[in-house]
Amino acid sequence: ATKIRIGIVGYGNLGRGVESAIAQNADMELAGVFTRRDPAGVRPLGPDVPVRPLDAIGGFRDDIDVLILCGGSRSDLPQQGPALAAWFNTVDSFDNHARIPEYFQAVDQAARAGGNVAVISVGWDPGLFSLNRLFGEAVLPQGASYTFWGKGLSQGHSDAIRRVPGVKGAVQYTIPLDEAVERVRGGELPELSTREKHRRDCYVVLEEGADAAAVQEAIVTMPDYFADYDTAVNFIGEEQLRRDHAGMPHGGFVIRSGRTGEGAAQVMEYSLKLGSNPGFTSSVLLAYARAAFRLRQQGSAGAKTVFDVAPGLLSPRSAAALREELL
Ligand SMILES: NC(=O)C1=CN([C@@H]2O[C@H](COP(=O)(O)OP(=O)(O)OC[C@H]3O[C@@H](n4cnc5c(N)ncnc54)[C@H](OP(=O)(O)O)[C@@H]3O)[C@@H](O)[C@H]2O)C=CC1
Ligand SMILES: N[C@@H](C[C@H]1CC(C(=O)O)=NO1)C(=O)O
Repeated sequence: ATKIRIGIVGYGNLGRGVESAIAQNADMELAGVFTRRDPAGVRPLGPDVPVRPLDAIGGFRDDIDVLILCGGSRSDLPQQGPALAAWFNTVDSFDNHARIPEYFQAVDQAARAGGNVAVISVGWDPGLFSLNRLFGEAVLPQGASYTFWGKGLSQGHSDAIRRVPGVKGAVQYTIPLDEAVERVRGGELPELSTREKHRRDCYVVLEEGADAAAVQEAIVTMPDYFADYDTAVNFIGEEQLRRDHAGMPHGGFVIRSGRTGEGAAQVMEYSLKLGSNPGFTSSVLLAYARAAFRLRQQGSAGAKTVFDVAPGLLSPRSAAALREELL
């Protein structure tokens, strides 16, 4: 059987993760990497991986079955998502939750016009955690749902800080607040504000001559990302960032606590413990690339979210094999 030909757009943490993840999927192959930087300066992990300018991607429409968009959600995907869905089947990890409805509309319009499938907001949150929030409220209509992340490195928040003028490098750790977790685990079903569930710790390397106070203010007031949280900004050196903050572990859990009709207390929980946030997210992206390819083969078009994709399409097994081997 011919393999699904994958293109990577944007070669950062996710881009590298997708390249590594392809080797774990026998039904896929890497067609190439596309970057806005000078291709000569971008070094893929494997040998003989073509790296090309993103501007040239229009010439590769017959060579790629699904593009994985690995750009940042804060300022890359809002432009790249619709532009590329017009030409290719795409999968992305767009995670600015407040902006998902408008992003869906923009990508859907482009994908329909191009006759492509574009699965947006794939990963773990949004993504697998979204699915588990849905299962929770569908199965336990009387109850409450909670999502906790970390302690770990949020790639979306780290990317958002790196886009602030004057920032040379940055990472952001998300820390769940113990009291909130204890109250939820204790079955109290508390009403918790955003600020009562997590706090955020940022480690920032400034460009030469940048104004630290202005950078700090731009971070802590940033809508959608930091404005609703207690956020600490720590300025450090480039060497310290490289030495102490290279790992990208993360994780968290979704919990639904409620009562079924006869009154019994029920708790559903889904948790992740991730040694590498990008490594895991990339694997989710590839499973949805398999589904996007199959949806296109079935004649589907337009934008989808994880709520629209039948789980069986994610598996390398056939539908019959799933019934015989996994159900
Ligand atoms: N839904 C989910 O669960 C998750 C979503 N995400 C999303 O993934 C997005 C991407 O994360 P991540 O891969 O960590 O972001 P990076 O900052 O590593 O990369 C973002 C883009 O920046 C460019 N870039 C990468 N390295 C460099 C460099 N050294 N110098 C200049 N430009 C560079 C690349 O584009 P180019 O090659 O064109 O220059 C790349 O696509 C996040 O913004 C987040 O929104 C992440 C994790 C989970
Ligand atoms: N999208 C997140 C994945 C999870 C992590 C997270 C957070 O720490 O705020 N929110 O969602 C990421 O970019 O890592």
